[in-house]
Amino acid sequence: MAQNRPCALISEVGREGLIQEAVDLMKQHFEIITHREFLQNPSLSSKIQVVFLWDNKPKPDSSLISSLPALKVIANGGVGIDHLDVPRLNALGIRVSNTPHVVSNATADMAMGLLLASETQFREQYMKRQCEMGFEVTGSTLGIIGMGHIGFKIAQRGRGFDMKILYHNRNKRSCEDEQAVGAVYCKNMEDLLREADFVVLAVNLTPQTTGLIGHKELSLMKTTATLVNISRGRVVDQDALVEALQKRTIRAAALDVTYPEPLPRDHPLLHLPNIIITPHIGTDTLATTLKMVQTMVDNALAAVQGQQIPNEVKPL
Ligand SMILES: O=CC(=O)O
Repeated sequence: MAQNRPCALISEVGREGLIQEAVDLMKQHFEIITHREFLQNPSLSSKIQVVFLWDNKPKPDSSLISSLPALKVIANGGVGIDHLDVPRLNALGIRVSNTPHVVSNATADMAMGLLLASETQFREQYMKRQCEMGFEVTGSTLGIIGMGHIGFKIAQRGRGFDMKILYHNRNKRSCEDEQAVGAVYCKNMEDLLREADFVVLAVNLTPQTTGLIGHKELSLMKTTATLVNISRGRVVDQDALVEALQKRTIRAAALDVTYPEPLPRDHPLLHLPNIIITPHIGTDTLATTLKMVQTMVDNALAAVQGQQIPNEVKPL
């Protein structure tokens, strides 16, 4: 059995890579080769059929891809695939998969955690008489931009806080979905921006959503509103955000994502009192990590067996 297992490349095990439990799951079906082992022994290249991509590592640049002639699939850990050029990979005969749905609960928890933490920060600063009082989350208005699986989970959580829920999305959700969370569709994003106390970004990064929130959008937000981003840093124009936070045209921001990641130490965002930044940890719970890895394994197995991949990413 062992010698028949297909080979898969990972970055590293441990602090800079995958946790051991994740690698153990992979090893049930694949012979695992770390990037370091691969660099030390390039003859392994003809055996590798899968790259398990975690935190965009091992970086699938053209030098890596061209050195893997047997590569069938890049199984990405995570739902966002903005770091991959899917059409180019497909043209080389390499398929791409991701892990949607399994990341949604942890990411939605993170959004609510950031939202609440940003208000906690105000209360703490108020105790030191350094800023105004906290803003009550319960009963406030939550504006969700991007009502996919994660956005919907955020709405469910907002409902638990008796929030009025507005959403903006390419497509209106079904009436049943809207009723389930009491969400109201804003076809026009500007209406949401004007009304929401908390604006949460849950869109994929695409050419259409790059810079979606810039000077104009921030200027439409209430001066008491907070921006929460758990999607991708590039959805927000960071220079515009710095200005809005410095001039207090919005109250605060709470970001799990920035560009670059991490931000350089002297980046102005890191030195503002009205911001919380976490280092892209939305999915970093043990349960979600293991579900993601199992999904990566299922996708990769289907690819090496020439079957339909459960979560194949198709070019837009
Ligand atoms: O960033 C996390 C993901 O893409 O799932």
